[in-house]
Amino acid sequence: MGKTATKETPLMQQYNQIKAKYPGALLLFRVGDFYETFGEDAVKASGILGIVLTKRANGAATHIELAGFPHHSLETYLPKLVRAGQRVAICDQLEDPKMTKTIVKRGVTELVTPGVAISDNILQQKSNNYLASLYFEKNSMGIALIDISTGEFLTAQGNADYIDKLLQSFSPSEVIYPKSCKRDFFEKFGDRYYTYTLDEWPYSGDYAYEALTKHFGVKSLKGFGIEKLSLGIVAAGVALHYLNETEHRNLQHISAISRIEEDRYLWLDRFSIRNLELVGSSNDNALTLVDVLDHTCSPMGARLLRRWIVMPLKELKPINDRLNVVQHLIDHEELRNELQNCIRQVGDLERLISKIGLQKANPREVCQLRKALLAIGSIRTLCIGAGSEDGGAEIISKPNEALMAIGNQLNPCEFICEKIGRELNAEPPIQLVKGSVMADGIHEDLDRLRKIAFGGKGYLLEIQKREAEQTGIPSLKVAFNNVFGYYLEVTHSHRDKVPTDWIRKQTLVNAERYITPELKEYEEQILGAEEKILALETQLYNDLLYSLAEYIKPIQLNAQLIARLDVLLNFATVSIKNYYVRPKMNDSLLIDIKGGRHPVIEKNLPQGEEYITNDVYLDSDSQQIIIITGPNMAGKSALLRQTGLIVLLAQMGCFVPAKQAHIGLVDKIFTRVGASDNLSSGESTFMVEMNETASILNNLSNRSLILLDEIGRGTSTYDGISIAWAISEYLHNHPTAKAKTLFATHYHELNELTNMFGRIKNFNVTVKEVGNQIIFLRKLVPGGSEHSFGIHVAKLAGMPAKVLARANEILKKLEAERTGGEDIKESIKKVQKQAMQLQMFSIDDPVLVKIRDMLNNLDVNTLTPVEALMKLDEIQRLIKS
Ligand SMILES: Nc1ncnc2c1ncn2[C@@H]1O[C@H](COP(=O)(O)OP(=O)(O)OP(=O)(O)O)[C@@H](O)[C@H]1O
Repeated sequence: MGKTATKETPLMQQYNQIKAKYPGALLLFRVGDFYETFGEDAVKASGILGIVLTKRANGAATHIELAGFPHHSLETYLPKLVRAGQRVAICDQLEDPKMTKTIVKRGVTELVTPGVAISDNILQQKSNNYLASLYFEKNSMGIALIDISTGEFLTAQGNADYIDKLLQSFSPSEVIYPKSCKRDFFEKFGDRYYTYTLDEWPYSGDYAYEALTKHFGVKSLKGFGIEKLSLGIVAAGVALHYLNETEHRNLQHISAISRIEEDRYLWLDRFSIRNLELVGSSNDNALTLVDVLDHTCSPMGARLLRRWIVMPLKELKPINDRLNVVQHLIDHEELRNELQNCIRQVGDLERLISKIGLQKANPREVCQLRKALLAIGSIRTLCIGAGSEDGGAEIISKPNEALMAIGNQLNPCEFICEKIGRELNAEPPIQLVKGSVMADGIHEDLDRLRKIAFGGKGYLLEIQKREAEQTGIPSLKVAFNNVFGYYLEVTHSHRDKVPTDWIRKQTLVNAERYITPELKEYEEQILGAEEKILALETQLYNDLLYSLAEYIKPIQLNAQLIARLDVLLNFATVSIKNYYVRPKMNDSLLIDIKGGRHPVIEKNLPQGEEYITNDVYLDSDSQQIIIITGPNMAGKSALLRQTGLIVLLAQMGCFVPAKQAHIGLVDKIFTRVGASDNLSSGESTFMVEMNETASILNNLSNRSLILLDEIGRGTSTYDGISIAWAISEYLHNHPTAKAKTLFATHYHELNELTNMFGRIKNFNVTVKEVGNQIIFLRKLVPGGSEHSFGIHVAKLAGMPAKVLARANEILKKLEAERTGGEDIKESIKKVQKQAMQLQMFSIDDPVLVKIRDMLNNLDVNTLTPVEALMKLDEIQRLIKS
């Protein structure tokens, strides 16, 4: 902001005081019908919103930048500011400017930040909008996740890995943590999140405990099962503190806090969430699992589905419960269709009830609440009916029970349904100020005022008729003018019949005009009626909102049950649509998939191409580790991922893309994809890769599934092979954890492992060589593959023919040398020597000198095949240039 002048205007004084209270926030300052921004805020706002930046005098000698927009455009501009990463403080006029002679009282009514938003324009329908609060102690951390738009409040604690994974699963829109931990935070979680740091003082166990017990109106937190999570409690207390700081005080819809029960869910490390492309991928346009799976009928279902995808279950009973319901819904088409139609009527009940808690629901939304509750009544009947329909049959009695349980817990809240129906007009406007929100017949004064304001004509005719009769003046007329309002007009012929208490106001050529006390009173009433109606409607509407807020808990439970039902129905729909089968779940240690497919790739194949199905069998006795070789593009990664995804889908309670699947429960899925060949930072990428792989090895269990995709490729062939070898050996020889592993690799040297380790088996993804071409057959068959076929793939990728020819030559030489019993290192050296002997560098051409230097500086010992190809390409380009 420009330098403050000595003589600041009172308005700017007020502005500066308020601005100082919200450091770091962009202040929208309400002045009359506009929201204004000043100084730096104005520069930012005009840049982000594309609104005009002006300057105005500020005191005697300085000026200040100014940019503003009409107050009714707030809903349009606010989301843009927040999406641009601004924290926006909305400062409103707290009193009616007409009522005050001095400067209007103003104050911030809401501070909107990316993680604390309730506006539909900012929120995404199908995703939660979490604020994460972190608290650091030496080796552990506490986390709380709160979504003010849905009322969810969760907490957990654990080591940095666990918190990292939770952050990845819940992907919060904002993370808050103590100022002093900036370095820690950055080291552990990088710069992937929008963050805000707070002072230290609220981070105390006592303060947090008190904030939470006070908020929930309880003596202790035992009832929520979080009493022992001391770090989680601090994080949760600070989350509430932050909501308070951002002026969010009506938080009755945040009605409970629960522990994220780590032991209930299959552990998916954050690499798996990313590599398996569950809910988002590095390439924004790529199809992900959720895109294929999501056919939900409500935003609540869509959000819950995202949660279920990243948090599959790992206990048999709840998984089978879900599968039973899905089976039942598949078997009963009519029930499925009816339920889905009803759920569509329910809409986003979860966010709706939050708005009621925040006292921010508009009349149309309250009307929607009634519609939702009516639909819930029908859903209840359908679910309970589903229970009695085939109650006797053994196989399907279970799903009926589960549906019945859902039905029985649904609460159609008839009382409030009836209340809304009675008190609210059937089609109210969105804005309260538009009027006609509350129904007739619920409040006497409202009816009377409405009669006066809107029934004016009839009322005046009544007066006219009555007075005409009483005075005997049949031609008496009531009319209105701007000078003295309502009047009675009497023609001169009847002048003598005018009662004495009428006051004459005007004499015309053939008539006289009178006013009466009754008309005056009526006039005053009419003038004030509209204002009074608005005040009364507002009061009655707020009373209604208050009374609805008492039902937050049962309505939130309804919302959760409907979301659950929606996801189960969705699983049924998707399973039918995509030909999925019911997996047979058990607590054995084997995974046996027949005819498995990749749920996403199969949807994304070029027209006419069919997905080739594959069988995968893994157990802990005979076939614990499978080494999968095959050329690039053969389908190794697809196979690894499809196995992970089938297990995931099964443990979510969904049917799976396969002909048959027996799944022994998996407790953790780890995925590692070797760092892509990174010439400049090969070493460091490689170290990262190794560290990440080490973290798997330290967290294994007998039920873990490990998917390793070309681990070790970020280094030279020899190191790569050695590392891949060592990892396989470690996994095989682990004393307790016989973790099932799929290991895709280019190193056919690893095929030797099977001869030394009983539970390591070789498979390859087949290709057929026809002439100089290869055809991908994509079938997984026992046995290792012999070539890497890398050069063929380079051809597919459009490498220049000369490079390919030379690469083929080198390959042949290498192979010839190797068959002579020599090792690769020696072979490469020999080929290099032969190349040198061509004596192409005898001339002093600078290009050739450069090439010579390049070759001389090459360390063949650490060169990967791809690096070699790229060097060749570089050399060729130099020669051409
Ligand atoms: N079973 C299959 N049926 C049909 N198409 C498939 C199948 N498996 C893979 N594909 C197709 O082949 C492409 C390459 O597969 P994938 O990435 O799994 O190969 P890869 O062997 O891992 O290759 P690289 O070694 O280069 O990573 C996929 O993107 C997919 O389009």
